[in-house]
Amino acid sequence: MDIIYIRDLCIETTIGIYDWEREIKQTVSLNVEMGHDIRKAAATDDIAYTLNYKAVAKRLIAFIEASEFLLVETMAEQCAQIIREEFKVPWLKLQVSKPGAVRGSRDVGVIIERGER
Ligand SMILES: Nc1nc2c(c(=O)[nH]1)N=C([C@H](O)[C@@H](O)CO)CN2
Repeated sequence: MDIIYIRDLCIETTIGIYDWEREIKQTVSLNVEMGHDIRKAAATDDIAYTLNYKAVAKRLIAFIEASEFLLVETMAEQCAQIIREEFKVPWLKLQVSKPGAVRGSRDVGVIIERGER
């Protein structure tokens, strides 16, 4: 299985379990790897035969900007569901990070893998 990826997609949103976090916007960063056979697109040089990473990124930006999740877990699960169902992705690995959320660490978050590789 080939992989099409998006790295460090930074999006401003409301997220977090604490009262102060409900009052502000924070940045989340997404890394996503999506399984796709790229051979037909490569042979034809035609975007119609591949997974358009810009379309995926635009959908995730719109969804996350409008969301107000408490947990990164919920955000990750719902983003994975959107990618799998709307873009027919059979397998994905998704990381959702909150940079600077924990003092002393660069970022914290979750990594999930869904579907069959
Ligand atoms: N497993 C998780 N742990 C924590 C989360 C989370 O979403 N998943 N969130 C927080 C707070 O919102 C934190 O990011 C604020 O600094 C704490 N732990």
